[in-house]
Amino acid sequence: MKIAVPKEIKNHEYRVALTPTGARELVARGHQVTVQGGAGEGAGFPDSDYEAAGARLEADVSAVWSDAELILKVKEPQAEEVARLTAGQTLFTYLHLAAEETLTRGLMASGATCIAYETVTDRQGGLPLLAPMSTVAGRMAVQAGAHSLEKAQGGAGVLLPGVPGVAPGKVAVIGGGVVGENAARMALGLGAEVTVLDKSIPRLETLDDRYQGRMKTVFSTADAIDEAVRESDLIIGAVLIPGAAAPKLITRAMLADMKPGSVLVDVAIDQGGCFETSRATTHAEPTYVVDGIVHYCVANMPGAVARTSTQALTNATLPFVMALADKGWQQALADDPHFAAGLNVHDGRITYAAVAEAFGLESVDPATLVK
Ligand SMILES: NC(=O)C1=CN([C@@H]2O[C@H](COP(=O)(O)OP(=O)(O)OC[C@H]3O[C@@H](n4cnc5c(N)ncnc54)[C@H](O)[C@@H]3O)[C@@H](O)[C@H]2O)C=CC1
Ligand SMILES: CC(=O)C(=O)O
Ligand SMILES: [Mg+2]
Repeated sequence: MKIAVPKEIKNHEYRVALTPTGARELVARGHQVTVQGGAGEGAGFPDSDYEAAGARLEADVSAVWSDAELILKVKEPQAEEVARLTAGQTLFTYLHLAAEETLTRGLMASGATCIAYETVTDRQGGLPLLAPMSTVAGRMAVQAGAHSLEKAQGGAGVLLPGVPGVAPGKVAVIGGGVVGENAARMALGLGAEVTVLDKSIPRLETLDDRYQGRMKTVFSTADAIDEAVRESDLIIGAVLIPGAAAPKLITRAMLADMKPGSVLVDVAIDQGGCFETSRATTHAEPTYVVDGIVHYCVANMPGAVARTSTQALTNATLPFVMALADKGWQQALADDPHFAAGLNVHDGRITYAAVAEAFGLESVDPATLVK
């Protein structure tokens, strides 16, 4: 199969969808791998490493896209990339469609087959291609929040660990999944006072058991969120309803109840954000202030630690990439219903119910397409 790896073009996105190690595996199985020149540089993988792995280097971005059967990316396609996508091609990447109607309609119009990393499932009920980046983003969320609490960033001037004689800062994490657990774990490590809110009792039980009471676990209700809003120095938004737009859990009116200079880090921004006042920002300008509250809403947080993130992401995606390359999308998805859950758009139709619901469109059951 002809596989292409374009250079990512989202603001400050330095990850790449395939490492030289992955290229070598695919070439050994008889596939043709074309990598756009410089695609791996930001993650520390020079062109020469891809060449040594047997990949072809291509400087011309149009040629990279036009000749491919399977396109591997990291971030959702940007407008100029959507314009390059054609019917018959398969795109495998993060999509986060429920947050972006223009992108959804663009992918439908392309006629291509679009498989999203973030909705592929596993036997344990997890999201194996989202989890590695959620681990990274959860850990980064506390670094970003701690920095944003500094006065020069518009924050209240609170040091999360406190110092002897001064109490630590309070961190609330809404959503105790992969992002939430990793954020809570980092905040605990810094010495902050940590509360995790989740709607899933089994998840709260797991956290309680793992951390032996060192973090508070609270069932997520409107009252519990009100309390977190009043008490916290830093709130991290980490909820997810897979494939769907994030619920708005903190409204603009509620910001008035927060301490001035408190910080909201909305990791769920890639699914539209879980705070009413969130809007996607970039690593170039990651924060803004609304009603005295600092907001950090970067939609590609792991892009900033591209070396670690690329290795973690591609470790998880490579087996799926090999299945797509060896069998074609239809057989690969037919053989694995968890992989089929990744199909979001095919031949002009939406194949993921939560995405269709977000825009009042019809969806098609992927099972009817892959048999
Ligand atoms: N901004 C970025 O760069 C990145 C963003 N993300 C995003 O972070 C979000 C979280 O991802 P994961 O932790 O992997 O998901 P997950 O599925 O592991 O965890 C989500 C948790 O939210 C809980 N939840 C759902 N509704 C809730 C509510 N109303 N109140 C409290 N908890 C609620 C669920 O029970 C679940 O435990 C996703 O939107 C994901 O796409 C992930 C990686 C990078
Ligand atoms: C999951 C996601 O949005 C990211 O890794 O950028
Ligand atoms: Mg996005």
